[in-house]
Amino acid sequence: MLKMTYFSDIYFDYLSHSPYLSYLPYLPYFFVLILCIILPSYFFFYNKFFFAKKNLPPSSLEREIKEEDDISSSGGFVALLRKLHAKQGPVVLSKIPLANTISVVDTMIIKESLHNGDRPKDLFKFLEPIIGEDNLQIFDTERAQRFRKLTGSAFGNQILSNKFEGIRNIAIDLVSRWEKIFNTQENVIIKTQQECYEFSLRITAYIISDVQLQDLDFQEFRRAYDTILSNVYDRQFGISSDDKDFQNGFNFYHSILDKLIDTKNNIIKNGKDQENKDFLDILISENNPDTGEPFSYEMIKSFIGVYLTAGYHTTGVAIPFTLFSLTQYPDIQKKLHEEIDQILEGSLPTFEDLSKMHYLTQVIKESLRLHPPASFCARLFKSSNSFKLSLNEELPITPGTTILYPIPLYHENPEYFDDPLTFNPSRFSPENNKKIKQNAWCPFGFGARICPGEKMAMMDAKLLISLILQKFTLELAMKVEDVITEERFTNISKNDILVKLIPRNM
Ligand code: HEM
Repeated sequence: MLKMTYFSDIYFDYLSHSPYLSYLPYLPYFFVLILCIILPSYFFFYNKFFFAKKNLPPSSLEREIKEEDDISSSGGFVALLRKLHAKQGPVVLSKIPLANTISVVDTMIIKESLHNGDRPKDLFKFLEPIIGEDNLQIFDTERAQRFRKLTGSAFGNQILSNKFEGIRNIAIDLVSRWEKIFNTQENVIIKTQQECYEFSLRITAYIISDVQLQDLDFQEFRRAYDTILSNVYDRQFGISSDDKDFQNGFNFYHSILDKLIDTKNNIIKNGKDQENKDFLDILISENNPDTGEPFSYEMIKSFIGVYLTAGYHTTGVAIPFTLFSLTQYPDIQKKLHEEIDQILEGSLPTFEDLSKMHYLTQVIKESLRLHPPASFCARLFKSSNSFKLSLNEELPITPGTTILYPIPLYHENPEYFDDPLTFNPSRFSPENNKKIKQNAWCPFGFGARICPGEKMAMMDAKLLISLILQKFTLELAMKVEDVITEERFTNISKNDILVKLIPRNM
């Protein structure tokens, strides 16, 4: 006690002479500050960073695509990501194409994202001149689901088989045009990409609307559409091309959409059978599930634009790249000839015939693996999250993070596909297919936003390829090193894909 008194005497004596005495009344506030703010914040941040460090490969939080990592010098954004993933592993932080972006190559992240996340609006802003400001691509996932539920039947087996004859006529038209060239030329070399673009545009417009615009020149429509797609794509990177061409293409494109809708309106007014409604039937005759009111004219036009744009170049490049692969592997082409001949026995393919062509399905799937038309899927996460990665790692997500899923890098990953750069359709045979990791093959995306046109695209590709192979053997008519993939709206072949047709009955 004596000792205590002694110390406190000294202490108070010291304070009474100390210049710091005036701070004394604030001492309790200081303790409150430490207890209530500084300590909890410390534990929060400690856990956050400790958690991140523990679960991610070291230094991954500092990884960023640097300014000097020039996309074009790498050969495109996916090529740059390929380089960075090779150096840094499955997780790469990036500021492009959007701030706060993480590119991830891990099937676990796809599993985690199946029903999570929205499309990042800014990624599709460049398409606004074609599909409007409020379009399906950028609907949040809940709204997109409502719309897709309403229109899903328009791309199902029932409609596809009902319309099959019309679809097949478009394919026959194309192949007959090629056959006719033999009347005047011995060597027939086809620019397959250009031709398949037109095929895809015609088929997509037909399936969506069932309207045949008699006076429509599809070559002109394709040229106008390509001009505006190319123009809006380039504008994102500050490259501007001829405004007059753009304006003309733009006016032409919109005039075609107007004609499709007007013609369909008249068909409906004249009492068309409404049993198997196609996409445009549904848009015109059903109510918008968001409002309970009919869709506005602008909204109808926007939906048509989204489906046409999403279906056009994608199917349009998938077919020529498959033909290219067949020219490189004559034994696979021979096996496919055998399957097609055996199923068709010289007749035209029916809808049912196509579903029996299992080897053709494997060939197309393998070509989509090595040459996926779309570069990546993307999801925006609005709230904090933590996603499981492989090897018990965790990926912490802050609000506003965009995750990119670079499709080609999934398809080239040796953990998912043995000898990944070899074209080997039998990896999709029924017995091998089971061994492929779920979501590793993802050319059509995944989950709630998976491509609604997958069935249709596979049918289009099978139909046209079976008709071509029934008649011709294919050879590449350009140097293989000139087949260069270029990232545009889709991954196109920069110099087209020139294929020599050799009639099989010669
Ligand atoms: C080989 C052909 C095709 C490929 C490779 C392809 C690929 C894709 C991919 C990767 C996505 C994004 C999926 C995601 O974010 O998870 C997508 C979305 C979409 N595709 Fe396709 N597609 C093809 C053909 C078609 C066709 C023929 C149509 C329609 C006629 C179509 C309509 C759409 C639409 C409307 C979306 C957006 C769906 C939504 O936002 O919910 N696609 N496609």
